Parts: sequence; C-alpha cells; structure tokens
Amino acid sequence: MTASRDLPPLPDDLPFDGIVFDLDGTLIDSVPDLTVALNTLLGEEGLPPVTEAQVPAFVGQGARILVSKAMAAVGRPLTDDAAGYNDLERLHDRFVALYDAHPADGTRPYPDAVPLLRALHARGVRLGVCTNKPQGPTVGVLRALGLADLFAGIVGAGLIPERKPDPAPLLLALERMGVAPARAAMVGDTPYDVGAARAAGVPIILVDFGYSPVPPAEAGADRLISAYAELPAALGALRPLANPA
Ligand SMILES: O=C(O)COP(=O)(O)O
Ligand SMILES: [Mg+2]
Repeated sequence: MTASRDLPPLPDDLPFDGIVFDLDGTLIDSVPDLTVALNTLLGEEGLPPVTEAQVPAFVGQGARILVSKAMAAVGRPLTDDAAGYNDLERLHDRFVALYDAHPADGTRPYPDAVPLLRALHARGVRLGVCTNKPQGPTVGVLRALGLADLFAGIVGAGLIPERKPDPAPLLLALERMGVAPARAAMVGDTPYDVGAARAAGVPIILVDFGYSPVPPAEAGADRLISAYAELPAALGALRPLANPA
C-alpha cells in the first residue's frame, strides 16, 4: 500500500449523505501508541512487554479486551471471578489514562485517508467515526492529527453501554450526523464493524490492511479495498440498502 499521487475523483452520483469510519486499523495505525501505553502498564505490574507485532490481535473490541488479551499474552490471564474483574477495571482505567496522555505520538493515518476524507467533506458528505476505543483518546487522537473538525459525529466507547458489533454506537453516530441509515455507508476493518453495519442496515466496505482477526475477504463485507485510492470506486458501486433494519 503506497500513497497515490492522484487520488481518483469521487463519483458524481455518490449515493450517500453520510459515511461512518471505524478508527483503529481503518483510518489510523494506532499500534505504536497502544503498544507504548500497554507496555508502561505491564511494566508497572512487573510483567514483561508485548511487541508491536502482537498488538493488532488485541484491538477492535475495546480497551477492556485489549488489556485482557495483553495480560493473557504475557502469561497473566485475568479470571472471571470478582477479584479478576476488579483487577480488569483497575488495569483498564490505568491503561486509558496512560494512552489518553499520548494518543498520537506515533499514530499516523493510513496513506490517502486524509485527502479522501477532505474530498468527501468538501463534497458535503457528512462524516462520522464509530470506534470501540474510549471516547477520550478517540477525540484526543483525532484532534492531535488535525482531523476532529471533519467529523459531524464522533462516537467512542463509554458514551453508551453497547459497542460494535452492536448497532447502537453506529446508529448514535448517524443520529449525531443527521444522516438516516438508509442514506449511509460504513468503512471498517473487522467483523465487529460488519456486524454493526449489518444490524443497522448500512452497507459496509472493509479495508484489508487493518487489524481483522479473520481474513478480511471472509468477514462478509459488501466490498473490500486495499488502499484509499480504491474507495471512490467502491462507494460508487455500492447502493444504500433498501430495507434498513
Ligand atoms: O478496540 C478498540 O479499542 C478500538 O478499535 P476500533 O477503532 O477498530 O473500533
Ligand atoms: Mg478497527
């Protein structure tokens, strides 16, 4: 995946009023900062570090699962009993505090993501983010990268109890954007994004360069792209779903 000098133009007859993007593994490669925060946490607990190569497999279902998977990877799995749960809450809160302090030191948007977002915004397409990352660092990373103002709706974890693959956060993002599900599309990287989009009645495009735990081609998306240069054609080929849930 390389940055293309000439991003293809958006189709004239773009059939969507709004597009919701997943964040980690879709718009941004956040693994460097997630790894630093996790390793600070693990160090404080007297545990060995994880590598950047391990971290993509921990991402996509929210910070509690990220921390649990990291703990299991270093040989300290958290149990389901009350003590384990309390420990998870403590570790989660500490992880989020550490990450929130440095959400964009090494995090970068994927090639061509930003020009594509700007082109959609300039066309009047309303943009949203729906992520299982907690709301604080979600807004923090988008601000640090100078992208927050492009989005009419930013929904991270913690605003409501549900998270993807539940459709509720996606529907909340669309509500904030003022876009009906029948006039929307989603772009993501994992089956959790596909699940949320399907349940909300929104067509979904997956990128194949993110953090999916299954081969992206097998995740059930309507279209698969390998670079943002392919997104204009993929959007043009999609149609809003006729009978949203
Ligand atoms: O799991 C997370 O913390 C975030 O992942 P997402 O941005 O892909 O939803
Ligand atoms: Mg993702």
